[in-house]
Amino acid sequence: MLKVPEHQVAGHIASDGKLGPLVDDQGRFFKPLQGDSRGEHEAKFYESFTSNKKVPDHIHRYFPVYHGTQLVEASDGSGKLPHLVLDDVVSGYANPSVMDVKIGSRTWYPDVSEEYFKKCIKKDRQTTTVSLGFRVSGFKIFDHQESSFWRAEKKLVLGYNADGARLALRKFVSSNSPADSNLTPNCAFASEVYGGCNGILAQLLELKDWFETQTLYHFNSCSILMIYENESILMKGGDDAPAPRAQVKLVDFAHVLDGNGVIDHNFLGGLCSFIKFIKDILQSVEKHDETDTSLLENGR
Ligand SMILES: O=P(O)(O)O[C@@H]1[C@@H](OP(=O)(O)O)[C@H](OP(=O)(O)O)[C@H](O)[C@H](OP(=O)(O)O)[C@H]1OP(=O)(O)O
Ligand SMILES: Nc1ncnc2c1ncn2[C@@H]1O[C@H](COP(=O)(O)OP(=O)(O)O)[C@@H](O)[C@H]1O
Repeated sequence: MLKVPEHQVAGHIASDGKLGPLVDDQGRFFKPLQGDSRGEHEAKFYESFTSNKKVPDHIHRYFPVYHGTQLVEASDGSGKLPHLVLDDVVSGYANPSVMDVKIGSRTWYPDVSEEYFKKCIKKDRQTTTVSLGFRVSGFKIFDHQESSFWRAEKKLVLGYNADGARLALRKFVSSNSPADSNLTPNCAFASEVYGGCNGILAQLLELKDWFETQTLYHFNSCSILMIYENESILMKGGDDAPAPRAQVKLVDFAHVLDGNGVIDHNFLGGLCSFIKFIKDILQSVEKHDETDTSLLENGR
């Protein structure tokens, strides 16, 4: 039995009879092939990427595993439609916090229609895409105090300026109530989630290394998904405390183009900018910890 994904944070959502992705209880994510040949384009990308021996193994792990396409009952009640069958990258988590960040200082690319170009550039200018080289598309946080999920409102997210994006990235790794906009995010999970040898920053840097040399694909309008589980961090100290399992995954390949031997500077530039934001948060947390330690040592 397929159902609407509980943890989807952006994109087309299958609710109120609309067409959108579905999930099963076996850890599969079914994304309907979108019109305008975008769906076929995304399927072709997955087929090319999956079998591309030039892509190193350690890079494959940043992409959802692709299981081909399948005709399944669509969410909008229009009957059986072809869907991409992917690994559901959040299926292994009980209460995942998830953020979608669209990378690049432009979402349009050469040879798109005038109409599509205008739509993209308008949104790119209205959001932080042009100014920062990335935009937050959506996120949800597991609020352990309330034992429920808090979801950022799409309209507010798309209205973020640089400070709003920074605040969202801090909030994403904080333990104080996300619903209260008067509280300064405490970044309680930043070191465990963003930092460390298996954390988000280490993964982003590994991706950056690849993007510095890869000329196979241009990842237009593609997103980085960040996923982690915060309950486990709160069990800190317990021997059985599981790791937060912070993960970076790339999603949405409807607009990927052949790289033609050229660096994907649009994605690479956006990724570098995004990395700087994550690094700054980690640095501010370390600085704060150092101040706390010195205050303690000085008996204050
Ligand atoms: O329909 P919209 O205006 O919500 O735009 C979609 C975008 O939503 P946004 O409002 O930017 O969060 C959406 O962005 P997210 O996935 O939400 O980051 C996609 O860009 C989508 O296009 P495509 O599926 O990649 O071809 C976009 O869909 P299309 O309008 O291009 O079909
Ligand atoms: N393989 C996946 N597993 C789990 N969730 C996914 C997967 N792919 C996408 N998602 C969720 O769906 C959202 C939209 O995906 P995306 O491919 O960008 O769709 P769209 O083309 O409609 O924008 C992402 O932000 C994420 O929350």
